[in-house]
Amino acid sequence: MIDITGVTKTFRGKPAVKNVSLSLADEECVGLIGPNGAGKTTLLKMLVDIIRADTGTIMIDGRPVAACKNDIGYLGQTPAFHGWLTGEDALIFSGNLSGLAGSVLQHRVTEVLHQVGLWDNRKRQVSHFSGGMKQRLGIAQAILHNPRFLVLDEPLSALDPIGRREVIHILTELKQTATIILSTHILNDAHELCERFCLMKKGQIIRDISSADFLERNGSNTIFIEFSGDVKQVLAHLSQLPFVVSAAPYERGVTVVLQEPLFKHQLLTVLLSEKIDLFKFEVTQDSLEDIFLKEVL
Ligand SMILES: Nc1ncnc2c1ncn2[C@@H]1O[C@H](COP(=O)(O)OP(=O)(O)OP(=O)(O)O)[C@@H](O)[C@H]1O
Repeated sequence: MIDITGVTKTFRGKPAVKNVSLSLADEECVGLIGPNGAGKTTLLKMLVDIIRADTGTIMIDGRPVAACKNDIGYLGQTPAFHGWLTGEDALIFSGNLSGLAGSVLQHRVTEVLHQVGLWDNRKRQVSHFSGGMKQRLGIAQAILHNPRFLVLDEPLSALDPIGRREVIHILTELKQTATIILSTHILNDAHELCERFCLMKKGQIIRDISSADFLERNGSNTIFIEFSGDVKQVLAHLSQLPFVVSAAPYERGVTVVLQEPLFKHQLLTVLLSEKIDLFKFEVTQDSLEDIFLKEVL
């Protein structure tokens, strides 16, 4: 378990991360979401002990993060490789730097090259790799020492749709066995992978919520229903319900505005218990990007 408590970091008098507290349970996959400059990279760098917090603590299973570096794999925002090395040699090089050697290292290199789908390209120079391949090599580097925690800074940015899909596939496999925190400013990316979102704005976490709850609470409170039967009678009934703000005919059905999006469950229960012959129950949902903009602006 990772525990971040009251962490603050200031650069030249300007706070980048302000009193952030956050806990990650084992095998959780958390998306740290926020616009440029929100403090995501700074928080992640403190989490992997590349930079030190001014105040606050970061503990892994009760031990300071500085003492647990072997438990963490990190993919920075712009992973850098020596372009003249082959993919395989780049991994051997970084494995050596992290203390792996000999047959253990060779075995792990073979394993991770297969895991990230670069085995067939292992003898190619990194300078000839595509952006997606480099990102996969970055992930291979991050998981080489078999860490329990993965800290990934914008792992999906700057990838074309194919590269993005490949990386999502790899991360989906990795999250079965590792705890992952990844940053992104693209909510759709986080939505594909993470069960939990932490929204960052101006150095603070302004929302910490499960992805299901986040979508639910930000869902629309307008429902469109179509049914066979007497529209007037149904309208009269709906208007009486305490959680319904309004109900009005619209095209071939009825538009119902609820007090809260969550009341859609009650609405459906009422419609079914009244044996109304429904053939459409449609929630008009904001896009994830709309929700994100509403939250962070
Ligand atoms: N080494 C540094 N020196 C000075 N200021 C810094 C440094 N690193 C980050 N900052 C500042 O801290 C703030 C947070 O930056 P950070 O990179 O953590 O944000 P971010 O959410 O990761 O943004 P992005 O998505 O653009 O990477 C910004 O105002 C940034 O300019």
